[in-house]
Amino acid sequence: MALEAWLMDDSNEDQRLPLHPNPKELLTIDYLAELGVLYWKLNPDNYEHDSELGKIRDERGYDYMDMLDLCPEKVSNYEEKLKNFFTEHIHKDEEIRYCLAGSGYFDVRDKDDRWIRIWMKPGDLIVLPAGIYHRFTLDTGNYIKLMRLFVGEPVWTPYNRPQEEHPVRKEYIKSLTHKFGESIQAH
Ligand SMILES: CSCCC(=O)C(=O)O
Ligand SMILES: [Fe+2]
Repeated sequence: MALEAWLMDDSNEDQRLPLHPNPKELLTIDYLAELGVLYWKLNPDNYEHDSELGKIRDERGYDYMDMLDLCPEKVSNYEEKLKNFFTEHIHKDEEIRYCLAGSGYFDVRDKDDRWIRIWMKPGDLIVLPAGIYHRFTLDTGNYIKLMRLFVGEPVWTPYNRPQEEHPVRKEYIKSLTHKFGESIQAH
């Protein structure tokens, strides 16, 4: 199964629901790539010996790795963390997440500032570019196990919106402008 991603509807319903307009229109990997979001489908059962994962890590310099097993028993300040994950933010670096079990939603803003919901399931590896506004929520399954990758010593600091003057945000907007021309909105 390929990655499922869709434009979200504007309802204020439970964040853990899919929240897609009916009928659901799936977005393509190419559409995500235009926003700078990268995607691979890997075999999650084999992550410890996966040469494909090894190749991605080598090529992109992801020498740091840890696991985030998102359940109340294993994570301190569980509720607070979930709340922070769902607060719209950027980072100075890429956010790289590989789903090994469970599922959840990464929401990213598209070039017109609309929410795109990316449904992460076992085997899905995504890279969010530095400077993209995003957030994360569990889905109704209430559980996800993620591998986190990073180049060098990890820095997970979120910078909550608005960040229009942040150099990394400006750089990201510039990269979009190169792709889409001047039609994109600055927010
Ligand atoms: C659950 S990992 C994704 C949440 C997030 O955006 C972050 O950690 O910065
Ligand atoms: Fe983040």
